[in-house]
Amino acid sequence: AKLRRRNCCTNPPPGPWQLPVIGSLHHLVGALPHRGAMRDLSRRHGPLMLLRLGELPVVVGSSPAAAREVMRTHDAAFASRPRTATLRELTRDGLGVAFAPHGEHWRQLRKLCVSELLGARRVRSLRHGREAEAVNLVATVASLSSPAKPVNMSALLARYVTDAIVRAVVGDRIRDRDAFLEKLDEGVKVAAGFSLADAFPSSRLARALSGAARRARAHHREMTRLMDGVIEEHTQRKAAGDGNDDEEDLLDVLLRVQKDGNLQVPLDMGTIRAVIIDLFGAGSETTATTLQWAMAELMRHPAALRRAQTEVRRVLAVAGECRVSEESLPEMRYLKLVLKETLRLHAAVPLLLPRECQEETRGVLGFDVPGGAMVLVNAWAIGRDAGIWGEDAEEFRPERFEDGGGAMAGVDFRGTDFEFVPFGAGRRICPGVALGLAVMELGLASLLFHFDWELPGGAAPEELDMDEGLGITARRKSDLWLQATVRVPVPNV
Ligand code: HEM
Repeated sequence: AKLRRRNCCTNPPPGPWQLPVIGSLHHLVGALPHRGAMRDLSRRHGPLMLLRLGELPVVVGSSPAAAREVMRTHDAAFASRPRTATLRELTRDGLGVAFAPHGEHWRQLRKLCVSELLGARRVRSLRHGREAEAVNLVATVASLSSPAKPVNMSALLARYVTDAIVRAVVGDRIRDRDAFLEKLDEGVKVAAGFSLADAFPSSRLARALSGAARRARAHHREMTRLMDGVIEEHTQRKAAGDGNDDEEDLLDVLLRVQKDGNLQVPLDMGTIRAVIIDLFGAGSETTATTLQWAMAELMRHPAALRRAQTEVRRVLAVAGECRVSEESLPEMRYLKLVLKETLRLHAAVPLLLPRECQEETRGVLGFDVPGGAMVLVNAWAIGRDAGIWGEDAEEFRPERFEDGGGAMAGVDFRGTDFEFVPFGAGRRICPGVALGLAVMELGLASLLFHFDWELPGGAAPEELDMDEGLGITARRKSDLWLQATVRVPVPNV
């Protein structure tokens, strides 16, 4: 592997100049990797470019054609995940699903995710838990709001999403929620921190000096302890007959499959723990980030906010409902477009999860990708490309997806249209799309139904800052504080 990493093929993609030791690291320092550096670099070097982070070749695709090459034409060659030192420590060598190397272990767990854990039928069957969490969210907003007191919607939305996902996975809240949230957050940061040991896999000195790999190891230990507590609580609750037994949660499903023993890879407790951590890790931050951006974009665009709110209130008035139930969501067509437009502008995982080229692959947009290269797709840049989306590409305009809304109206994000890939595509496409959308639609509809919204201190919409922070996900740099006024009474919890 070391040799492969160092070898370069005869016709590599173009890329920026490189220093002998640190490679292209200096091009990325101080910039958001997906935005400042990688998009600008790709404008200069082309839709498929080669960077070097220390010893590690990194190939970045930044156009629909490049995305199609990576995730369809050569999907099998790029279907593995990189096994950098940090990721190996963090994920116990890819024991779960999201960072598992391409192979039988991943194939079996992936099948389980798609058919049993995250499919549309299962997501529907978990709706009561989600609805209860949406009621909790609006009740909390109502209890914290007063005429002159804005609420921190970033924090409340993150908590709502975590509670909804945790409830889907283990059937209830978890006792150590705050410690758990903190650890998840830290995990995202550690995974994003590209360490010396990752950049110089052949250097023992770099490995010894790398704090990131050590932090990843400590994080893994702590996460294991927390997860064992969660599984223990779940077992005790079930033994005591508490909770809603009609709704099989995802941990129930995993334990049932373990007992049946008909999976072709051993589903031991270590693997179950790793899958659960993946579901929490992959599901909460992404969904929360998207929902926070949706709310922020609506605040920046009062006409869109009014239209979405009018629609939600009309649909529920016709149905005679006093709170949002999932049955009414299919009628809320504009709300779905708001989320779609948010996913376009704010791909929550801007470079998707990294893939690894297993062996030298020729003819990728006419170039050779070296074996061992990390392969990234800049979904964020593709979503904002004026050449694809038109002159108003950077504007928030959900109407572009409406019938008659223009050339891109029918473009979808479920992996068939390479102009719009916030969930990736191909074998590794996000299996959690249905759950993520259900949590977001329900949460957003509930907030729009019960409250009117303003920026604190009567600030004008254009004053709301829309800066992104640094990390593996594209979250808001600063928290979103909003003023909520109750318009439709909030149900009792
Ligand atoms: C707005 C919400 C979400 C976004 C934007 C998102 C995005 C992504 C992306 C970009 C990938 C990598 C795809 C690739 O490599 O091509 C991914 C993978 C994954 N996502 Fe999501 N995701 C979301 C919600 C969820 C939810 C709710 C879950 C489950 C609870 C989930 C579970 C996973 C898993 C398990 C993987 C790894 C799949 C594999 O490696 O085979 N995601 N997601």
